[in-house]
Amino acid sequence: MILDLDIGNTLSKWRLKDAESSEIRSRGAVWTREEWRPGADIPDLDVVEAVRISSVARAGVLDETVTLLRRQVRHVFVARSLPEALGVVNGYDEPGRLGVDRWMGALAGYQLAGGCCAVDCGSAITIDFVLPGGIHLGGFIIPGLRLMKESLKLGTRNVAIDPESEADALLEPGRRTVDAVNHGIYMAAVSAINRIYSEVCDQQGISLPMLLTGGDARVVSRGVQVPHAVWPDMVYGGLEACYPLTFAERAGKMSGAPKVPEPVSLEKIRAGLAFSMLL
Ligand SMILES: Nc1ncnc2c1ncn2[C@@H]1O[C@H](COP(=O)(O)OP(=O)(O)O)[C@@H](O)[C@H]1O
Ligand SMILES: CC(C)(COP(=O)(O)O)[C@@H](O)C(=O)NCCC(=O)O
Ligand SMILES: [K+]
Repeated sequence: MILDLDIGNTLSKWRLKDAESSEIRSRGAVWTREEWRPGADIPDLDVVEAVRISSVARAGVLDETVTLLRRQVRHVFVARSLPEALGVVNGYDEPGRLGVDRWMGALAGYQLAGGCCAVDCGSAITIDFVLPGGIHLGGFIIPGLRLMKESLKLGTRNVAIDPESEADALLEPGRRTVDAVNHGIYMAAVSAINRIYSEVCDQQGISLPMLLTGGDARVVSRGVQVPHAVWPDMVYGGLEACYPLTFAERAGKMSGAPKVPEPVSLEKIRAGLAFSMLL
């Protein structure tokens, strides 16, 4: 079995994958913490022959986890943000400082779609751009939905936005604190994503397919006007592309990869921008 770990600042997600069939056997999430209890927090390592890790947690947390894993697992692969990989050139001045989850998302997005806009809605919402030809431009970081809520200290931190709520309901003025907060932060997130995407596509003269991942992707997806596809396992896709272990992965197949969305025309994006400038 292969154990894939996506350690974020809020949640540490894990996934157990059959090394022969490439089938996902089980998955889970624990609050990112200092130490892991195999068998409790993550599956028993006895069945695991390889671990692949994407981590943005503090180096200390990562080192502890790796040390623990190396004792019990034959192959441990730790993803790092590199100057270049799989045809993608890292756009950061200091490539190693790009969040590993962002780098994994950029690599997975490029492998699937070529040039793309990769959006990860987690503790932070990150928006990265990769041009056809593999040039990563860098990106944008804004607070995630939960962080925006917490920063308001209005006691609404645990009241999640219902992913099933209709997008237009979220456009209405809130008549209670929790709605005023939820509608506000939802609009802040989706407006930023829509506008950032349009501005960068306008600058670069190209319309890019958008791929959306992260714990809040389903909520945010409702308000993103740009044609996009939600890919919950996109960060894992970067691990599969960097460290292909199964037959399917060696053939370039990434688990759960969606159909690449058809972007709207550049003219339409520019018209939308021009219109928003009028307001
Ligand atoms: N099971 C869950 N428990 C808590 N939050 C969840 C859960 N599923 C989705 N979420 C939402 O996803 C967010 C975390 O998304 P994630 O992408 O895992 O963040 P990160 O990678 O930064 O740790 C939370 O802030 C919350 O809004
Ligand atoms: C921006 C992030 C905190 C987002 O992480 P997440 O929301 O997945 O916890 C992470 O990508 C990170 O720590 N980045 C390093 C700084 C940078 O990417 O510029
Ligand atoms: K994330």
